[in-house]
Amino acid sequence: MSFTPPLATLRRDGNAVVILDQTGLPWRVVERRLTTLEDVLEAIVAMRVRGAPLIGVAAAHGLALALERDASDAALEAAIARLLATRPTAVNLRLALEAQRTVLAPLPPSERPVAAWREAERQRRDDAARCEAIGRAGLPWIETLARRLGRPVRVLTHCNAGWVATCGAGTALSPIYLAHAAGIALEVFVSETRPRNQGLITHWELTQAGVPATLIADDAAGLLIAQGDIDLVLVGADRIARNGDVANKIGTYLKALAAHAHGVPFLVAAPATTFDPACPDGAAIPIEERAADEVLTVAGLPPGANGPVPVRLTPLPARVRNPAFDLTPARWITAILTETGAWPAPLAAAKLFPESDR
Ligand SMILES: CSC[C@H]1O[C@H](OP(=O)(O)O)[C@H](O)[C@@H]1O
Repeated sequence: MSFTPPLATLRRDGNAVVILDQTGLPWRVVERRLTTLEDVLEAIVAMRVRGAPLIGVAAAHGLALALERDASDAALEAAIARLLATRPTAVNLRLALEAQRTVLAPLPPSERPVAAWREAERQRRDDAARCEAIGRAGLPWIETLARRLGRPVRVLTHCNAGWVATCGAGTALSPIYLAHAAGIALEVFVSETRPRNQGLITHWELTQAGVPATLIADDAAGLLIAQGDIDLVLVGADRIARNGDVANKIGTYLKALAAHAHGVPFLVAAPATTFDPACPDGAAIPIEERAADEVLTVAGLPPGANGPVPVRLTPLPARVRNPAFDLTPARWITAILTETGAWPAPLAAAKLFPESDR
């Protein structure tokens, strides 16, 4: 039993990288060809590629593009620094670039471009394998609930942690796809995830795969949890600290709080590349602040338009805060699903990094 994503989120085409441009979703399925480091930087900052694992793999490919032009030591470090600065919270980006540096730095510049492409491809395949294993780690949780409840399992998810956000089946959605393939009846509640509305991508993914999905406004999640309409909350992560605290899309914290208050299991799904043993706890995780425009506008498809356009929500000048992530304490997390299994949050980092200093 497995799930094959219907499209590639990122692929190499000669000396270019072709991405599924997520800014068109869920209205338009459009690919974009990236041929320079600048193209990749723009794609990550503008969230044409997004999702913690995919950002890392995109950065690894961006480095290969950069080295095609200049593979000197200085250019290697400059490109890594520029890619690292694109998005601060998802640690996958740093790990992907550090893995590239480990491979590339000992090589003479002439050998670096080929090696960089090879390492980028290794990371792409590796992410797909990790997603599949996360699905297998999460499936028993859904199977058990289905058996116990004897009716469709109602899962709440937030943001987009599906195939669109990775190079494989996704993280949080991977167990859902496997459960659906196994014939387990599910209903997935998807919060829209303002300001960027990544929930719309999740709703699109699930609907395309034939998984029953119900879109809700972000603030509806508390009521559904409180009145017993949710059996399981399942979300992704952008960085997980050594103690199991989780940084994920803004809005995750409130869902975890409600789940904790009402005894609903709260699972986080993430590969080892999302763990940061250098962060002792959530307070050490940098939280990305994004542009005010994301709050002041909403993207939609007016009749006759070629693609989504931003519509301004208020004519008034407005002070805005736009933190893109929040921190969920380990004590509210029932388990973290990783490629090595399901672990209590405080133990997860220890299981993945037994050698690290803690
Ligand atoms: C599969 S990880 C998905 C993760 O990435 C999202 O962040 P963003 O849309 O800002 O890249 C979000 O926090 C998801 O859980």
